[in-house]
Amino acid sequence: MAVLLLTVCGLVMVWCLCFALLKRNQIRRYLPPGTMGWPFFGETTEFLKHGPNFMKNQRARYGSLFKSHILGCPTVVSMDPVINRYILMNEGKGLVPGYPQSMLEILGKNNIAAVHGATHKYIRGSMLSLIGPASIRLHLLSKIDMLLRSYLDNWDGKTIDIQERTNEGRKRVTKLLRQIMEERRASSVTHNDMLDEILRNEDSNCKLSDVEIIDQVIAILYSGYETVSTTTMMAIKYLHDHPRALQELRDEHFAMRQRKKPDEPIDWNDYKSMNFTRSVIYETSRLATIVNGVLRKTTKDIELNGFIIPEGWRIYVYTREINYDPFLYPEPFTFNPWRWLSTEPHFSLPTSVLSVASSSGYNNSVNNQPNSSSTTDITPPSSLAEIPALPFHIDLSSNQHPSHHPMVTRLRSEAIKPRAYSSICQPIHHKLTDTEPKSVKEALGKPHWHKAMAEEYGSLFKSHILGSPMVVSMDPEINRYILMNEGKGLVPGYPQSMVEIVGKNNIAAVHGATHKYIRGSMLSLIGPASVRLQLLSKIDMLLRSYLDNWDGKTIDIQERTKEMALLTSFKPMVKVESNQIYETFKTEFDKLVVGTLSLPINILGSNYHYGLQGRKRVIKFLRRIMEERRASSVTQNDMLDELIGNEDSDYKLNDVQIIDQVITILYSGYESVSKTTMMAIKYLHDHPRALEQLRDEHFAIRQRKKPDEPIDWNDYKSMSFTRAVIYETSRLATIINGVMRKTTKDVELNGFIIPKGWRIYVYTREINYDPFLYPEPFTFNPWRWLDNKSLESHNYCFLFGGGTRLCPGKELGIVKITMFLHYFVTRYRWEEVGGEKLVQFPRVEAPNGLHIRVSKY
Ligand code: HEM
Repeated sequence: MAVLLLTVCGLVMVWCLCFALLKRNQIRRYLPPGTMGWPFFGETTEFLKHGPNFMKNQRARYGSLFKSHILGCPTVVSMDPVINRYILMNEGKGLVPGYPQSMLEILGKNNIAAVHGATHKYIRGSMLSLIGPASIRLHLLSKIDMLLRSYLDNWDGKTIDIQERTNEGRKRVTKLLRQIMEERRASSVTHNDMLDEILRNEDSNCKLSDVEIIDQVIAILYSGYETVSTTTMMAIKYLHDHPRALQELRDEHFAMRQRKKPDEPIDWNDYKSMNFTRSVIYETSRLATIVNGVLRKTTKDIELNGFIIPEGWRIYVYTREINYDPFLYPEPFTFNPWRWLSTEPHFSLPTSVLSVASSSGYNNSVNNQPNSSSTTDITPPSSLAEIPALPFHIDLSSNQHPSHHPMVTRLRSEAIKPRAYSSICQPIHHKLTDTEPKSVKEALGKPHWHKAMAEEYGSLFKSHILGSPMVVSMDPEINRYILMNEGKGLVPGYPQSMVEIVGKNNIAAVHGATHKYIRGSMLSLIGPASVRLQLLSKIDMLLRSYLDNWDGKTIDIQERTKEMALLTSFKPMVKVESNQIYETFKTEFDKLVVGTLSLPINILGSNYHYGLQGRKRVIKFLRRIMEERRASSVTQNDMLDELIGNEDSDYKLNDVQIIDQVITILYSGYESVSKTTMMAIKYLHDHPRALEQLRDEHFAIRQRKKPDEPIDWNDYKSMSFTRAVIYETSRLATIINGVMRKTTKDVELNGFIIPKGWRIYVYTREINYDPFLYPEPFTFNPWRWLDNKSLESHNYCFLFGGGTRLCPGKELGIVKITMFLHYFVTRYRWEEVGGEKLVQFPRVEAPNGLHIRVSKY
């Protein structure tokens, strides 16, 4: 019996052991690669001894997301900028601060870095009121001025340890805070800030115990202690080593002092005007890497880059290396404060360690002042943006969802990993011509060409397409850099056929000062102010009648949305009485559009020839109308009147420019608006819950109105779900694959030289399917744009282009689609005739039309 029992026990133990090992292996299988080192000690010794080199070695072996065991915890180290950004921006999703136990024990378990969720929000709000920008401006700046003025007295002739001195300076500031607390306790005056709240507010919802109060005060004192003192010390060192920088800094401060009496303190405006000083501080912080990274902890199993990080693991968001990325910071090991003083209005240094460590996500440093040159959001031509005639069609009807196309399925986050990152510290400059060129034939012959090329050569590769040597960039960071740095030898590079047909003065063909001028004129015509004050009501009126009498009909929604897009551009542009004139114009305009997407061979019968003919007739038509207008005293209250009439306008254009401007406006919003509308109808048809919510939104508005009352700006602005549907459609269908640029001089990109005159295809498609930015990226989920309001303006959202060429017609485009949907869904239901082919690449289109049966709702 005993033998039997022992055998059974043995078997159970073996089974348990096997099960545990199996389980462990299963977890391991999903963990990132890496080593865990010795039991208990892990790899702490190597980490502490070799620091950054340990990190680099591990990255070289395992990639930029690897596991380890440091400082007593199983840890995943992320050196990937995109993942780092994701972690910092997604605190709610199972990621909270994860500082070592030792730190929490000493600083207190209630300090701001140890709490999360609602408590963090509360403490942070209160803390901002105490040490945030408003408080600095109103209270702290003058006190700090006074303290440091006396602290720096009588240093003449002394030898000092600057490290000690800078620490002391910081100590004085902390002393100031203690002093304020005492004053508060002794006084009956209330200040309505966190300190008051934590000291005496008995009725507060979050009344803190004395222990908690002490933790908070210590956290405030601790957080800025080493950072401020080390940055100050290193700034003094760098300034000592770089006399030119020191001189410029001195000049800045002396200029200020000259405006002041000897003992007059520095005020907020003085402080805000110290641009060079601020740059010195940023550059010091970057070059010395005062903060190597931040720590997070998982509160549940989370997926990162295809790996599972188990609950309770630490994540070391290691941001140090991005500070030395030559792509973000050319000559990264040089102290160059001037790099932070951009003269480009749309340029600011990208989100990097400084901004990652101090201004991203929810746990950003509370007293980090916003950079004066804030990063512009991103987003401009639409149909101009398509690369014509690449036959990579995706057959939607053959039960292959567009997003399951193999080109799209490669979209794991590796695909969007900035290549710039991988070239850190090894900026090898070699001419692109060193690698094999790819021919047009090759490009056209392979359906998954982009994918294949990116896999073979990385996300920045060269080719030769459409008669021009071309670099294709599929790298989000490089794409962002190109869009944000038009001034630096990067201008639009649309095909010759487009430029010749839309006109040499069209906005996409000009740059520099001319672009600024033409863009100013365009914005005054179609920008948000104009949409609000003039265009919205015109579009409402046009679409209300355009959508009349569709009941019982079978229509081709592709054709109807095209007509809608042109009609809503043409009629507010040129008011003509007769429909006949519009129809004739439309025929010629259609030719023009076809011509822009062709090879520029001007022989009889070619699309290009056809397009040039269309352009000639469109010009003839416009010239005639312009002459009639000039001869008449009647005003038409349309955009053409505005263009030709206003002699005093800031943006007076000559006749050739006016014609190109009109054609550009009609052309740019044509395909983008029509295709987005068509695809929205398609997705809404396939997702009844979304359609229902959209209908509810529009019916709720109609109920507040008389039957024929038009939609006004407030109604439009309240249609948040509709806006979300439009963004989600634009993303999922990828109406714009990318934009084209051209180099006007040799340009360095990511360690490569792109020779002057080359085209760059800024291929932005793949970012639309990035699971980090858009979880379950192949699902039509408009709600994601409501849940995360910052999604419209994240750093890689290029749906409307970016930088100085951000789409000027963005709001107009959204208004048109919104108004179409409004009248369509409130009047009709529809079903697809079915079986029709829909291709998504290189352009979204239904080659045989997309037919739907419409009936009254
Ligand atoms: C859903 C609709 C739209 C989308 C998705 C869209 C998208 C874009 C994109 C991606 C660009 C950047 C091109 C580049 O950087 O080279 C752009 C530029 C531009 N878009 Fe749009 N667009 C839309 C609607 C419109 C409309 C309705 C108009 C005018 C009526 C318009 C006029 C322009 C113009 C003129 C530019 C060039 C701006 C410049 O070069 O400064 N767009 N658009």
